[in-house]
Parts: sequence; structure tokens; C-alpha cells
Amino acid sequence: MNTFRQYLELTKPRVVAMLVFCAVIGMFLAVDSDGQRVLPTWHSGIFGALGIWLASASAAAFNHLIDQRIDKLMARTSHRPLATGQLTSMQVFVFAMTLGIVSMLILVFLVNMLTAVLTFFSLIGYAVVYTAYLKRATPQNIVIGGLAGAAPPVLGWTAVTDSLHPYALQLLLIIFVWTPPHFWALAIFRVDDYSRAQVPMLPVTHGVKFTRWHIFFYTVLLFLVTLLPYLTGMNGLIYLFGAVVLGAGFLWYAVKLFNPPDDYFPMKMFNYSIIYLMVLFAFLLADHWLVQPPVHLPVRFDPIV
Ligand code: HEM
Ligand SMILES: CC(C)=CCC/C(C)=C/CC/C(C)=C/COP(=O)(O)OP(=O)(O)O
Repeated sequence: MNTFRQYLELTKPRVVAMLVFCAVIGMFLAVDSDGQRVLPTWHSGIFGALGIWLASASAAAFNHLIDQRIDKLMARTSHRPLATGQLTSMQVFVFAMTLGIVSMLILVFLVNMLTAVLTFFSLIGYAVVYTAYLKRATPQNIVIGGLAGAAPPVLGWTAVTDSLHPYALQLLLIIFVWTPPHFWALAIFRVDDYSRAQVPMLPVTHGVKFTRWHIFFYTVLLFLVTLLPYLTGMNGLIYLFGAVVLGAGFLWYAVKLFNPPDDYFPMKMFNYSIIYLMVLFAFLLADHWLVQPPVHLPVRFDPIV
């Protein structure tokens, strides 16, 4: 592997691509204080996405740095550049710091302070609170830590409007509730890895059966939470259709997981979780721009900040 690819791997490019995708959709879902659709300017769109991307990549690189001992012990992560010794801790530290500082400079000077502050908290939330503390401390690690990963649509939104709208928090809530079934499906499949590395993930501490019930509970909750954008008048029937069909698919996986046809089934659910989120956000976007103004529940929500 050449050096460029090793540094690229530190940034968890596919996960971060998804975070930026959610942030960009957040930008295009933004409304002003009168509830009117607004578009990102070229400036806020490009620098907002760049800053959020670099901050997420920095957080991912810090995660590699802090987790190198664990990563060495798990089959899924043992090939990572620090685990194999292809990069040194100092190289990764300098890389992560550089990305973090550049992202903050971009957000503070070229976007706005609100987005910079919220992105900074997300970076610290993932790199320090989740990775260095929660991950090793409690099986609720990914539930609480999921807050940082759920932030991107809010960050995209604030990059455009410089204000925090309650509608944006609904998007955060969706990703927040989506994260446990997303991760625990993978954790069931990788339970031996986590057990070997002594990471207290739910299937390790409480068993697979208990984890399946948690996945089911969060999937039902996710189904309900995804109805909120319709119920609050943020989105219309096109979105509702997408949310119900996609949610029914997710529920099917959660139920089938109680009696899986084969050992690989949890990974099929994990893969579905990613398609689910991507398509759900595409529906939010399509609905927002194809159907306007929303015709139901004329509730007015003012920005919080
Ligand atoms: C605390 C929260 C989260 C945890 C613990 C978590 C955990 C994981 C893990 C362990 C993987 C497997 C990576 C690998 O194969 O090496 C993964 C993959 C992935 N996650 Fe998450 N995740 C979280 C939040 C998120 C969020 C918020 C998003 C996007 C909105 C996301 C999107 C993805 C994507 C797209 C992949 C597939 C990457 C690939 O194909 O390699 N995850 N996640
Ligand atoms: C600024 C901002 C939006 C920050 C969010 C950063 C970020 C990369 C969030 C994604 C969450 C994620 C991939 C968790 C997996 O970590 P893990 O350590 O459990 O997984 P691993 O074993 O694959 O490393």
C-alpha cells in the first residue's frame, strides 16, 4: 500500500463520505425563520462541506490513534496503518491535528462561528468522549457516542442559515436513533473480535439475544421518529411514503434477526442500514424540493439560536 492510501484509510473515507452526504442534504433542507426554503450559496456550500469533511476525517484519524491497541487485536481492523506499523503514532497525530486545525480555520473564517463550535464539539465528542472513554466504559457507548455522528445534517443546516432550527434537530434525532441498530447488527457478527479485544459492546456484555431485543426496540423507535418530519410539517407525502417503506424493510430485518437464516444475516442488516439512511435522506431532499409549500399542519417553528 502506498503512503497516500494509508493516510486516506485513516480518514475512514466511506463513513465520512456518508457523513458529508448527510451534511450536504442538511444544507439543502434548510429553511429560514419564515419557513421558506433557502439554498446554500456556493461559498457556504463548498466551504461548509469542506470544513465538515476535514473535521470528520480528523476525528476518524484520532480514533485510529487512540484505538491502535484494540485495532491490532480485531480481525476487522488488524490491517489498519497503525496496527500494522506502516505509520507511526507521531505521523498520525500530526495528520489528525492538521486536518482538525484546517477544518476549524475554514469553518471559523469562511463559514460561521455557530457551525465551527458545533463541529468542534462533534469532533471532541467522537475522538475523545466516545473513543477514549465511552467505548471502553459502557455497553451504551455507541448510543451516547452516536450523538457526534448524528450531528452532520445540523452542521450542514447551520452552515447555510447560521441558526439552529428545531427542524434540523429532527434530522439529528433520526441518525441518533438509527446508530444503535446500524452498529449492533455488525457487533453481533463481530462479537468474537470485540470479546478478544475486551471492548464492552452490548453483545459481549449482555449476549446476542439481549442485543437483538435492543435492535428491535431501536428499530421501532426509528420508525416512529422518522414520521416526525411529516407530522411537524417539515416534509410531505413523498417523504412519508419513503420513510414507511424503508422503515418496514428495517423492521423486517429486526424481526428476522431473532431467527436468522445464517450467520451472515446480521451483516446483511448492517448493509441495509446504510442503504436505508442514504435513501431516506434522498427522500427528504426530493420531497423538500418537489413539494412546496407543505400543505399539512401549518405549525411555525422559530430558530432556537
Ligand atoms: C457511534 C456511532 C457509530 C458506530 C459505533 C459505527 C460503527 C461502524 C463500524 C464498526 C463500521 C464498520 C467499518 C469497517 O468495516 O471497518 C461502520 C461502517 C459504516 N458506517 Fe458506521 N458507526 C457509527 C455511526 C455512523 C454514522 C453516524 C454514519 C453515517 C451517517 C455511519 C456510516 C457508516 C458507513 C457508510 C459504513 C460503511 C463503511 C464501509 O463500507 O467501509 N456510521 N460503522
Ligand atoms: C465532526 C464530526 C461530524 C465527527 C464525527 C466523526 C465520525 C467519523 C463519526 C462516525 C462514527 C464511527 C465511524 C464510529 C465507529 O467507531 P469505532 O471506533 O467504534 O469503529 P472502528 O472499530 O471501525 O474504529
